[in-house]
Amino acid sequence: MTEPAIRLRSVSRRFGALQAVRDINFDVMHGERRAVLGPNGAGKTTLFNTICGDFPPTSGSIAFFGADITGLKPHQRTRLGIGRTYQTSLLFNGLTVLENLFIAVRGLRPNRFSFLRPRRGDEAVAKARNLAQRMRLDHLVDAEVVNLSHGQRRQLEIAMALAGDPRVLMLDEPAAGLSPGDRPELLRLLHDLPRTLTLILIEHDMDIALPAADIVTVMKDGEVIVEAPPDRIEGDPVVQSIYLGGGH
Ligand SMILES: Nc1ncnc2c1ncn2[C@@H]1O[C@H](COP(=O)(O)OP(=O)(O)OP(=O)(O)O)[C@@H](O)[C@H]1O
Repeated sequence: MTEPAIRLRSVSRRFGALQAVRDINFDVMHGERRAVLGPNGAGKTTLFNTICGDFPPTSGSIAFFGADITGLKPHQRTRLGIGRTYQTSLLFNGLTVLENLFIAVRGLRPNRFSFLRPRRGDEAVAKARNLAQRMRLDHLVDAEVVNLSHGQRRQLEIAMALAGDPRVLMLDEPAAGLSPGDRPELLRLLHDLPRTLTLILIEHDMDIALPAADIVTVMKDGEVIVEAPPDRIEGDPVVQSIYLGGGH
C-alpha cells in the first residue's frame, strides 16, 4: 500500500496548560488537496506548525511518506520536501519579485543577498523566472514587492514556497485579505499546481476551501470534528452549527 504523504498519529500540542491540538489522527495522500477549516483558535495553525516543525507535537508521531519526522527540525523537514506559507508575509518589501524569488531559490538570508545578487546566466535566476511564470508574475519580475497588490503578494508567497521543490505544500490562509476579484485567480493557480504535489491549506473562506479541496477537515477546540468531501461539508449539521452559530 502507498504510504500517505503526511500521517499524524495521536498528535497533541500543549502550550503550558492550554491544549491547542488534541489527539489528532490525520492522513493526507500523495497528490491530495486537503483543506483545514475551523473557527478562530480551533488549532489549525498549531496543526500546521506540528507538521512543519515550528512547534513539534508534545505527544504523538508524524510521518512523511512513511518516514518518521517527529523529531526533525523545521529546516530538516523543508529539505525533505515540506514547504509552507505563513499567515503573515515574509516577503522583502524593498526588493523586486525576481530578487525575492532568487533569495528563496538560493535559500539565502537577506543580509547575504548584497554579496550574491542575481546575475544573468545564473541557474538560480532561471529557476526564479520559471517560478514567477508558474505563479503568473512574469510581467512583474522587476517590480518592487512594496508596489504589488495583495493578491500578487500572495502569489509571490506561494512561488517562494515552491522554490525548495516541496512534495507537500502547506498554505496558511492563502485567500486572507484578497479582494473578491483576486479569488478566482488564486483558485486557478491552485488548480494548476501539478498533482505530483500534495496540497494542504488552512482556509476560513469556504468559497476557496470547498472548490480547492478533495477532502475537508474541520477542527474545533483542538480536535478534528468532521472529515468529508466538500459536497458534504456545507450541509453538515456540525459545520453549520459552527459557521452559522457564531462560532466563527
Ligand atoms: N505559540 C503559542 N503560545 C501559546 N499559545 C498558543 C501558541 N500558538 C497558538 N496558541 C493557542 O493555541 C490555540 C489554537 O491556536 P491556533 O492559532 O492554532 O488556532 P487557529 O485555528 O489557527 O486560529 P486562527 O484561525 O485564529 O488562526 C489558541 O488558543 C492559541 O491562543
